Amino acid sequence: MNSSLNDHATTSAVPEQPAHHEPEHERAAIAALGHELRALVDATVRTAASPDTLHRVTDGVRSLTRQLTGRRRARAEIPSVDEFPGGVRMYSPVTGAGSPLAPPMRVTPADGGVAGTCVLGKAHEGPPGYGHGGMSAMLLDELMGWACVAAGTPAMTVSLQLRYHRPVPLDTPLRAFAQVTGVEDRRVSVGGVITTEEDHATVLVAADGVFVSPDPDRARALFPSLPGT
Ligand SMILES: CCCCCCCC/C=C\CCCCCCCC(=O)SCCNC(=O)CCNC(=O)[C@H](O)C(C)(C)COP(=O)(O)OP(=O)(O)OC[C@H]1O[C@@H](n2cnc3c(N)ncnc32)[C@H](O)[C@@H]1OP(=O)(O)O
Repeated sequence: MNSSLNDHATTSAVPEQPAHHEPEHERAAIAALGHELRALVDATVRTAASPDTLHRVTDGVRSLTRQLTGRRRARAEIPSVDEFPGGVRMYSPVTGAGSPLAPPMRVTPADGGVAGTCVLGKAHEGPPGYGHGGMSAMLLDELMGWACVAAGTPAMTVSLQLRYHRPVPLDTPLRAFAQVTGVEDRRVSVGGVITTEEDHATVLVAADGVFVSPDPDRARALFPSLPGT
């Protein structure tokens, strides 16, 4: 991406086209915007720019936002670029390449479970220099959900217990790991940890969770746009 905020700010609103693009083409565009928005968020929370500069950037951002017009997705609508449950979620606040909030975490199969890698930045800060405890919970909740999917039992969190052993450093490659430890009917027990990439032996945060696969009637009611429900 070589376009700057100012380039965009002077572009007039583009008429909305019906979305009939190839998913990969759409995902690439969504990810490119997500990447730039994350850079904007990071710059915003790190800058020491003057109030004048902040006002000027505010005007530019407002004019950019106005360009994202046209049809808005409804509350429970699943984006056409997503694969739910158990696939890509472009706007997930944890893994979504299109999300300005996501680190984003990259999930891969690993050692009987799933591993997630990411770097938390200033926008995810709790204590100065360290990750917000809620961010750690969010990373683990998501990854433990992926562990359920990987085990063939997509499920929702009904209980999540966290233990914060050490602060999670910002600007440092992190590794999370989650695995299913037991399945009893629709109830799935899952464990998860966060460490740094450098030192897998020192657990920073550990979690135990109970996840439940909704019964088919409940799944239909919760996710009306899910194919097959
Ligand atoms: C087509 C399937 C689709 C599946 C969905 C897949 C999603 C994952 C997709 C993509 C993965 C990507 C990763 C994302 C991960 C993110 C995770 C989250 O953040 S999830 C959001 C936060 N969690 C909620 O909002 C749940 C709120 N809770 C509910 O809506 C209901 O509790 C629900 C639907 C989960 C279950 O409701 P019921 O009516 O189907 O089941 P009941 O009868 O209540 O419970 C079933 C059994 O579980 C036990 N149970 C319930 N809560 C429990 C608890 N806290 N601890 C222990 N057991 C519990 C019950 O006692 C019952 O056991 P007994 O059959 O009686 O033996």
